[in-house]
Amino acid sequence: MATEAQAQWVLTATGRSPTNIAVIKYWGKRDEALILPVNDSISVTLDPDHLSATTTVAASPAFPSDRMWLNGKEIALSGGRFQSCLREIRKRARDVEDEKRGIKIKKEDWEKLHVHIASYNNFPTAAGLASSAAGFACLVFTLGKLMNVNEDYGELSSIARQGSGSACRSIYGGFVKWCMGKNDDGSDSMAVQLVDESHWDDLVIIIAVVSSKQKETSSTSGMRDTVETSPLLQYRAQTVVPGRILKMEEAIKNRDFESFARLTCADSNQFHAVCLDTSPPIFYMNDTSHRIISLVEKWNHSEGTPQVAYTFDAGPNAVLIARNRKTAALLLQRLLYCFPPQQNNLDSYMVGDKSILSSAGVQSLADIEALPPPPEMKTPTQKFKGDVSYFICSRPGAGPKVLTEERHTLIDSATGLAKGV
Ligand SMILES: Nc1ncnc2c1ncn2[C@@H]1O[C@H](COP(=O)(O)OP(=O)(O)OP(=O)(O)O)[C@@H](O)[C@H]1O
Ligand SMILES: C[C@@](O)(CCOP(=O)(O)OP(=O)(O)O)CC(=O)O
Repeated sequence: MATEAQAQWVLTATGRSPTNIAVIKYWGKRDEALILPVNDSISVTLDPDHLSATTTVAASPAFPSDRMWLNGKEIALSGGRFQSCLREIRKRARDVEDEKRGIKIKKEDWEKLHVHIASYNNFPTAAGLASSAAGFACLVFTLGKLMNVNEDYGELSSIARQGSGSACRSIYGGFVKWCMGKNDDGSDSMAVQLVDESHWDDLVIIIAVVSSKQKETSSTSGMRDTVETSPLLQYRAQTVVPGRILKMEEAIKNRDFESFARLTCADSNQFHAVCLDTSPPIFYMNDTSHRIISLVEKWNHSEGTPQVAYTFDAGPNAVLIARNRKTAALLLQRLLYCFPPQQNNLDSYMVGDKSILSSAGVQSLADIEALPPPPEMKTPTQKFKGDVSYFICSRPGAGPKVLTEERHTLIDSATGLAKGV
């Protein structure tokens, strides 16, 4: 442990973790406390440049308690999920030595050292864009680095799972499967990487942010109600999902977009069907979500083979996966035709990979006005100005990584407090 002379040191680590979007959904727990699911799920990790959490964790003998700041505001760490992650990571902490600064922390010291945590999401929090997935994966990954925990990613994913189920999949890049496991203690419920982000890198992901307000029913309480009341969930978990998981793994391995898209859309629709089968029913999608489904379905049908897959989590935002950039550009033309921006600023209407706009031949608001109606839409197509808040263009991305540059550090190493608060 630190000597008197060293008592004021603050040791920090900073990491960045991506979010992920499920193509075979997790919905329903068989154990609420350990966060054990009723079925396997599969997701694609999104490029962290566009959607990620950045977290700095700090330890110091000068800290009297554990504290956390999220997006600049202090939040309570007393919740069971944060406590589970902290407890499980501390159990696995090992000796740490920083010779230059004369810091020596023994394995057993970690139980007594308090931590400060500061995290920032580069996208809206609690808006159905899986901030909890990026956030808990980042917390566990970064604490693991600070405390020199063995780099067993399976084990890290099973700790992140105890923060938020979907977080276990954000420990890896590319396509990831969360194996539900069988053990009552959850020891075999963890994520595995199916393929890394380079395996299928021509996919382009466009997210239509339909509403960035906080949603009415959280995933946690929504899925609890579904487990208690939906007869359809049993059928989904036991009969439908196991077959879909095998087919989805095959589709991903073979980069078979047609199967991938059919499975992705069907599974999103079934997830929303079990929400509707819940008592009282849960509605996550809204009219705009339904219009986007219809736009994609019509286009896919007219092409004879799927060009785009859609999937919706516990909110109205559409996640659209296009088979390649050319298809993504054609998709964007359709989306911009139907959902022109309310604001006079094209730049803020497309975030992430903005270059998709020029691929779609759109440089200005006048270009959006001039877009022809999609040919597959036979009846005069209505426009829904302002129904989409903005779009994010992304792609499959890499897993968590350590950030070493000082500018990324969110905790002031002199005060031990979150910067800028
Ligand atoms: N960067 C972060 N670090 C740690 N925890 C976070 C972070 N971001 C979000 N969280 C936790 O996740 C909670 C939000 O999760 P919630 O499930 O409500 O929304 P979401 O994950 O954005 O949406 P969804 O899971 O439906 O896609 C926050 O209240 C906070 O507890
Ligand atoms: C619809 C989903 O996004 C549900 C995610 O649920 P959470 O992981 O947010 O729920 P908790 O485990 O209770 O924290 C589907 C998915 O990501 O697989």
